[in-house]
Amino acid sequence: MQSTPKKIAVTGAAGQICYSLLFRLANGDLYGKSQPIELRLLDLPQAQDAVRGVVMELEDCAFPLLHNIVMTDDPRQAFEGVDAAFLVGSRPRSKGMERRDLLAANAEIFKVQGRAINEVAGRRAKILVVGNPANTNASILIANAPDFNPRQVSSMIRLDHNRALTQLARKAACGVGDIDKLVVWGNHSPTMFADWTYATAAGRPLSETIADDHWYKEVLIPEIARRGTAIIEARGASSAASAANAAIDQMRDWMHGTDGRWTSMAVISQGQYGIPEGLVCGVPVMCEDGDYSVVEGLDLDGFQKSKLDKTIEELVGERDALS
Ligand SMILES: NC(=O)C1=CN([C@@H]2O[C@H](COP(=O)(O)OP(=O)(O)OC[C@H]3O[C@@H](n4cnc5c(N)ncnc54)[C@H](O)[C@@H]3O)[C@@H](O)[C@H]2O)C=CC1
Ligand SMILES: O=C([O-])CC(=O)C(=O)O
Repeated sequence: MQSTPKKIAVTGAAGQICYSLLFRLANGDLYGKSQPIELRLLDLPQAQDAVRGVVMELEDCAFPLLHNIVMTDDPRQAFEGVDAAFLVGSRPRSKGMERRDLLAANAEIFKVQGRAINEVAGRRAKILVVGNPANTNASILIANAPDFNPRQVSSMIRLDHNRALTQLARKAACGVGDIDKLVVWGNHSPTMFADWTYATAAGRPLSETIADDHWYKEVLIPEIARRGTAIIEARGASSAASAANAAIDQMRDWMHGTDGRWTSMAVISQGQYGIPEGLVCGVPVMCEDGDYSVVEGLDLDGFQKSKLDKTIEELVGERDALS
């Protein structure tokens, strides 16, 4: 007998990330090949025709695990009793819009969705915020969901982590799967800090294998920070398939564990590493039994501290711009 379908809400369902994400979810890439799912697709009223087209394509794939699809423009209907939610939909920056206006427009979306999650989502649901500015959107959501465990909310920093893994593996001529203990700290923005200090490949420190501090500081760190912009310039549109892939990677590791390995997640701070409480910030974590634990007690040198301070300062600025 098949188990009860897992209910997965996805917002921004008519958008380009979801055009990859939904098909991966329906294929069993999150819960595995024997777990049926129900998709709850949330988008704006004016996007419902486009969502209907995506639903027709999902149907035409005849995914055996996809038991039901719900289309809605009502967050409460989308989040009712869900097991997991990918919050992808957010407002892009339009002509003449300042960053502050963008923050405010998106804050409103995540306030409404936070309240709905607070009221109707399953108490053990995992909520992953992808829509930018992802970290601050997640903080807003948490602030508006006082009865929902803030540890059940994270924002996506995994795309940056995956981007850094590939560049490091290329430079060290090893497999991406050989690398452990890479950290991406901070905000999902150009201030993020891809940190190789603790990273190893097959047990050996990557900084020794690569032995090129100039490449690390002047090439790797800025390239990872600017990768999103480079993709927009090359493709004429922002990362979509790689963002969907990272969203599944982050959620899957959070649910199913990392087998003692580190990954990076943006989670609510409890003051570790001097990150102010309440900010949602990229940190090293390990996941086990459906929960994450922040890797604590790492010694940070002056360079690491200055990079971390800069990205924290930006997160504080985003928070203050909204208050
Ligand atoms: N955290 C990360 O690493 C990454 C984040 N992103 C961000 O993900 C977001 C989505 O990207 P795309 O799919 O390319 O954008 P898109 O513009 O193609 O799609 C966004 C969708 O969200 C919908 N939407 C807007 N407001 C909504 C609301 N209140 N409720 C439900 N749906 C709503 C729109 O109607 C649209 O269908 C953007 O903010 C983008 O910057 C993109 C790549 C990586
Ligand atoms: O830069 C953007 O707008 C899209 C994004 O977040 C990324 O690709 O990392």
